[in-house]
Amino acid sequence: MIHAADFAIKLEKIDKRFGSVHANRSIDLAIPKGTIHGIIGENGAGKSTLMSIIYGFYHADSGSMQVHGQHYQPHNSQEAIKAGIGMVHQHFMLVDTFTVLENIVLGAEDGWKLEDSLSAARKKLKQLAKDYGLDVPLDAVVGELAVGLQQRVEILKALYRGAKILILDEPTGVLTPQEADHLFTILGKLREQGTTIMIITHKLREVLAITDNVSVMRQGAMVEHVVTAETNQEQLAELMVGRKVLLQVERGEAKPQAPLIEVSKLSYIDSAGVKRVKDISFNVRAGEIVGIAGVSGNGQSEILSLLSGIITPSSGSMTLNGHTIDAESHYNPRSIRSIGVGHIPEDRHKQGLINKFAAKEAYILGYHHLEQYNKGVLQDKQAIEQGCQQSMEKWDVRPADTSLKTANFSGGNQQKLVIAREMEQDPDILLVGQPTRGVDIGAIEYIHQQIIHSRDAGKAVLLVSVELDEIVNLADRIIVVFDGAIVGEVSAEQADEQTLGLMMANIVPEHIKNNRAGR
Ligand SMILES: Nc1ncnc2c1ncn2[C@@H]1O[C@H](COP(=O)(O)OP(=O)(O)OP(=O)(O)O)[C@@H](O)[C@H]1O
Repeated sequence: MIHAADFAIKLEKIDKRFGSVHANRSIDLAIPKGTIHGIIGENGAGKSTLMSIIYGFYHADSGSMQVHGQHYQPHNSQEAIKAGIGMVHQHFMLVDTFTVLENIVLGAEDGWKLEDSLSAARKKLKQLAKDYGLDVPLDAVVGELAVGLQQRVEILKALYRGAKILILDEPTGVLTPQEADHLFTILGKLREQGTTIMIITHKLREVLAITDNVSVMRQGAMVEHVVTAETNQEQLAELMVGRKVLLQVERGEAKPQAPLIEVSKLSYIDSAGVKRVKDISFNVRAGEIVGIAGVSGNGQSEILSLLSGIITPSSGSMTLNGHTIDAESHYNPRSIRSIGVGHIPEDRHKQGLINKFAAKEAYILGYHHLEQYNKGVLQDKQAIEQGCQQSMEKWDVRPADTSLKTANFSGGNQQKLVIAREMEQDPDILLVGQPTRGVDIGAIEYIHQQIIHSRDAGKAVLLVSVELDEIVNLADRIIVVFDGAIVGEVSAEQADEQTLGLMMANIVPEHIKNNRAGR
């Protein structure tokens, strides 16, 4: 029998409601010390709520918790930290303008002797970095670090404060495959040394690769605990969604027609004078999906921002739906939308939504001026309400409550709201950035089907994703970018992860060299 103290965390009958939403229903969970435990479940299943209760952000309405065999009832996250619990959130809690060292010591310093504590901290952090392979330049300014490194800072910060239990919320959502591998190595080392790790993720492959046990949540309840070695992707998907899920979208052959996007020698120099996009030319025809693959930060985000009107090209031109735009043109996201371009932005928080808006306000963001939402000089509240309600139901945004603040939807449901808004306008061109980031497997299936339907309905779709699987699954042609330039292009048939991986490192295999982007 396992002794109570051998469990890092033990929850009994944890229950939590937010108004009419029953977010956690009598949850039991026991996590053995020194293991990696996956928590999976659909969007809105209640995973983040449960972790927030453990981390002292929320109080459970009822139920009890133990940490390492001791009764545990945190009133805030400081008490959770004192009990040895650390949390790395989906959206990092770092101060961009501070250095790594300052960020880590911030709030954790003892007394007033900051100088002393900085040098002591530096020593301790060097040791932690060595023990766990968590190399981070301590004097670098956080805002200048790649996302993967910022995440390491968060982990270091938790360990520095003595975390023995680490909660990671969607840790690979923003990482490249290489960064994710590095993270898993770090997690493996932490486990070896007795740290217990809880990881919330939608990526079943990762769950199978790194966890010891998995708990599955559905609609607020814990539906199953399984030993990772005894399960597989299909079983986990079915447990989560409550039905069989197609893990690979079915698609027929593309029937491309005339180009709707034509990009010619487009360049972009940012405000610091760095050339982020270098003389790129390509096209996307009606009825096809073109994917842009590349390691994050190689210009793909800027390409989407150029095409959607968020930034202006330094030189070159682009023709969208018959309208030519160059460095001299005056345009903005609204005018781009008005010529039949929909944009699902990569970062729903920075570009897609406004947290304090209700769902129905977020639903018309960027489209509020359209006739369908206005009656004379006033907004047509009824039309907005109805449109939003129908879309929420169609896109299975949960809860389908048009008055709920955007911030109070789970991450995946926020994403579904943005996609619903853009797709419902039926644009001829769809610019799609990271469409399934933080989205559960049932919703991924639906979103992928909708992207294919858009293609089959004659739309031109440009897709940017860090998920190579997603690009390979959906795109008819794939353009690979490196350092702001196009390295080459592969057809869907030629696209395997190895070829793409090489091209993403700027190595073009012989059999690809004759391809040319834009044909
Ligand atoms: N502060 C809040 N006020 C009202 N409702 C909330 C609040 N926080 C969460 N909810 C609701 O509780 C439910 C559970 O949300 P939670 O964020 O825990 O889900 P999740 O499983 O983490 O989802 P995701 O995978 O999409 O992040 C959802 O219906 C959500 O809308």
